[in-house]
Amino acid sequence: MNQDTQIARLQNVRKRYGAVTALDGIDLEVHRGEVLALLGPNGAGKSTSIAMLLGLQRPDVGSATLFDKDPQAIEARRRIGVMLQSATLPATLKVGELIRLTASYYPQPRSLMACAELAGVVDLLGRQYGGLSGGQQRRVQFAMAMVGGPDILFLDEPTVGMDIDARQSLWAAIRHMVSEGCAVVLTTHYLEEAEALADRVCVVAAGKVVSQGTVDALRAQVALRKIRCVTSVSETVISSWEGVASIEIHHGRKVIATADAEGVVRKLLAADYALSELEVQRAGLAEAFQEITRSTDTAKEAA
Ligand SMILES: Nc1ncnc2c1ncn2[C@@H]1O[C@H](COP(=O)(O)OP(=O)(O)OP(=O)(O)O)[C@@H](O)[C@H]1O
Repeated sequence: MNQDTQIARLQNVRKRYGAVTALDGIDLEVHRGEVLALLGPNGAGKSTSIAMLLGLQRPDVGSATLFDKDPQAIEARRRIGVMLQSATLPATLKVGELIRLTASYYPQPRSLMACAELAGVVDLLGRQYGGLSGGQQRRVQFAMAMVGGPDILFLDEPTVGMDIDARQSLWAAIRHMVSEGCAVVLTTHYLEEAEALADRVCVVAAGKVVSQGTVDALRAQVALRKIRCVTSVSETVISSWEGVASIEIHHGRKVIATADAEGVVRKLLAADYALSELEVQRAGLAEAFQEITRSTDTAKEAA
């Protein structure tokens, strides 16, 4: 990726709130048309990073730019769409009114119907915002985020409170925006959301980016693989084998995490001729993420 495609950037940003260091020299870049997922534990600094890129907070040190401008510049603000974790919207306004009002701030907004269809809120247009369920309100907030036809969408935990169907349709709407060239910065605690959507993942911990890359590259950083099988070999025996990181039982199957899948499979087959339902998988993003933040914690404790 080169500088020409870069549309948002944090450079060595530090931010303290009293005694709390929220951002500790964070560097982040967002490129045109990409989906960047920010992952990290509670309090890692994901929302503060987004607030910096939006100009809602100012860095103590370092710089934040949006389309090469100050994030508060009106030219930059007209090109963004935002869905933050907490949105306080007037409860008595109807959904259609809210979307129309938001559209009026943008020079070339989408039509109300196109936007409502994409966000799945057509049947809610005449309803008062305050009477909607949490998941419905999130869909309306998404409609408001994209009605301006933004070049970049900031979505802070967009699918919290949504059921599986609503989540899937929001993912489809996000993919649609991306297919039109819109970049997306997404924070999420749902790893499957990052796996489903993100071109690139940044793992943030203690106000810094501790790892970044494609979902596959991040997974590859973790050598662990998971072996699942039905076997009579006991947990005690398996956990005594070299290279076995953990063993659990799920629905009658043993699930073994190991960096030496071949070696462990050989031992299993030698010990249990009747072993069945054998599967070997690479670690998912969840395991990779845990492993990366755990090794960061260990490094911090050692320092
Ligand atoms: N306005 C504020 N005043 C005081 N402390 C703040 C403020 N905003 C953020 N913080 C602190 O800064 C740190 C980073 O917070 P931030 O909300 O960015 O984390 P996050 O990664 O988004 O967490 P979560 O996953 O829980 O949303 C936390 O310790 C938080 O308590």
